Amino acid sequence: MDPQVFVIFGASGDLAKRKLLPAIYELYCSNLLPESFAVLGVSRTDYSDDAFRQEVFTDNEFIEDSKKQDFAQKLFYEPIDTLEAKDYPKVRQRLEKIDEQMGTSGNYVFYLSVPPRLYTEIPKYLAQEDLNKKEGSFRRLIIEKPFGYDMESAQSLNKSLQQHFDEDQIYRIDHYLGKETVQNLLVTRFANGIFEPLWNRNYIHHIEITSAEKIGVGDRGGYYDSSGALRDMVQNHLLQIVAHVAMEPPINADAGSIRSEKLKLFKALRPIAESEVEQYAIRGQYIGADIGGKHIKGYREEKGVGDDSMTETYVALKFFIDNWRWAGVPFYIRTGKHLPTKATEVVVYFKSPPHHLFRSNEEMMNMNNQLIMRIQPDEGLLLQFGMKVPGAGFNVKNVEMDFHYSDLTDAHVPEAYERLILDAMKGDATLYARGDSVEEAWRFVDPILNAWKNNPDIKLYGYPAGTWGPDVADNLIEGDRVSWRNPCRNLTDSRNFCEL
Ligand SMILES: NC(=O)C1=CN([C@@H]2O[C@H](COP(=O)(O)OP(=O)(O)OC[C@H]3O[C@@H](n4cnc5c(N)ncnc54)[C@H](OP(=O)(O)O)[C@@H]3O)[C@@H](O)[C@H]2O)C=CC1
Ligand SMILES: O=C1O[C@H](COP(=O)(O)O)[C@@H](O)[C@H](O)[C@H]1O
Repeated sequence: MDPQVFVIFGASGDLAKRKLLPAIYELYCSNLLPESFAVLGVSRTDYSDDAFRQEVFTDNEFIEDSKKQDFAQKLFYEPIDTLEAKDYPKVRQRLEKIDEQMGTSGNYVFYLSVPPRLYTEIPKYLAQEDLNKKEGSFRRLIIEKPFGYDMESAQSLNKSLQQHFDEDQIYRIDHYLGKETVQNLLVTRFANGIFEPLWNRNYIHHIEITSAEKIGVGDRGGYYDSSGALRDMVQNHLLQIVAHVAMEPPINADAGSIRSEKLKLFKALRPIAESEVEQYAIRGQYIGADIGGKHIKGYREEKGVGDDSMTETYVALKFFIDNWRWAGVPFYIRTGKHLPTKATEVVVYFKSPPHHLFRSNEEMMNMNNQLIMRIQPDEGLLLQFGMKVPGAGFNVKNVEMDFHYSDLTDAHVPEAYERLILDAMKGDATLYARGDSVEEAWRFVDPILNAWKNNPDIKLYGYPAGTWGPDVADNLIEGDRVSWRNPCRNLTDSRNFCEL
């Protein structure tokens, strides 16, 4: 890999400390960083290089003593106010010095881990110092989420960034794309002869995607209250999962081919008209509850949240994809905070056989084959199908074949941020969102946001913390005997996994 400096704007912040610096350290321990490499932290807090190094090490148990000193020598810090153009020459001069000292050749990756209002400012000031482009060196810009607040703001952010950086220099983070199991959705579909032939409207009844979180908003209430579950999780992470599950096979596994197929898929999402939002979208907000002798605060009691907040902490949607493959197949997605467990999974429900031979068995008649792709935790694949119960007659029972990713390897499975940072350092944008796709995802989400904003009669359902969200979300799912899968239970194992 080419020598380079990884510049973190917002190096004193939460994300840098909890995710970015630990990820870079892991890459260092795995010998994946180039020999000539440095990190330059930039934010207002007045650290010296040494104080920054101390800060990185003190809070983070991840630092192993043996490697710590070597790694620390690669960390530098420059305090500036990123809103002040006059501070940027300091960044340029510091980078030139690091190049001399560390041999980093003028190659820079800028990571914006700062409040979103700075996303347009920092690139502009970097360009004023000619830090955006240089003949013979590379300059890249990584942008954290949220990428825009709606379609219009996303378009204007794209336009602003593209004034100073070319699209192929811009890396829009969606950390779900860095998850091994999200990438594995593509491998499951396109590396196996058995799944892809069935992967269409002829054999699939419906698809369900759940991303449940056990935690509430914690101390991020200030940010979350102006966002809500639809912007925070659906517009980005869940729609990316939908794209992996539903897109057409790309002609190649390269960035351009995969990202173009995703764009086509996003374009095919049938928008939910504002007038239909009540029918196709359920929003909820957690209310206080006692769980296991402990009181869990309601959302409106969280720090930074107004006591009349209408922000949704839960959302469930039903929608369709208007293309040849998926015509008529309902997709259901849901996400929420303070649900019974943390689990992200995709459930593919196959159609029943056309004729029921074994009518005597109620259980089997009511069951579709299901393929459950567990994104997290306990990453893996679970297939449910019917088998004959030994003995007289044809009694059929549903059984499961269960693959756990942990059985595949003892090797270190990289954290999402490790993978994404490494890819940006190598110049591989495959696992980053492209500007046009982000705008298309907003196009799908905008009418729902508008309906909620413009129509106060659309209900915001309260749900007690620790439950599966508003009961009415069950009514979204079509069909008599079908409901959301409970990720806490498997068919052949009566344990409640949420209680473990
Ligand atoms: N934390 C998380 O888990 C996640 C965060 N994100 C995104 O990452 C970004 C950073 O989030 P997070 O780390 O939580 O936020 P924090 O508030 O913890 O950190 C913000 C950082 O920006 C710096 N900053 C703020 N204003 C200025 C300024 N005018 N000049 C220079 N530096 C400034 C702060 O440093 P200082 O005060 O020293 O200037 C601090 O280092 C946000 O866009 C967020 O949406 C995305 C996903 C998850
Ligand atoms: O981006 C975000 O994601 C996290 C959930 O991420 P996960 O990897 O733990 O599934 C979510 O808690 C947060 O609100 C959101 O901003």
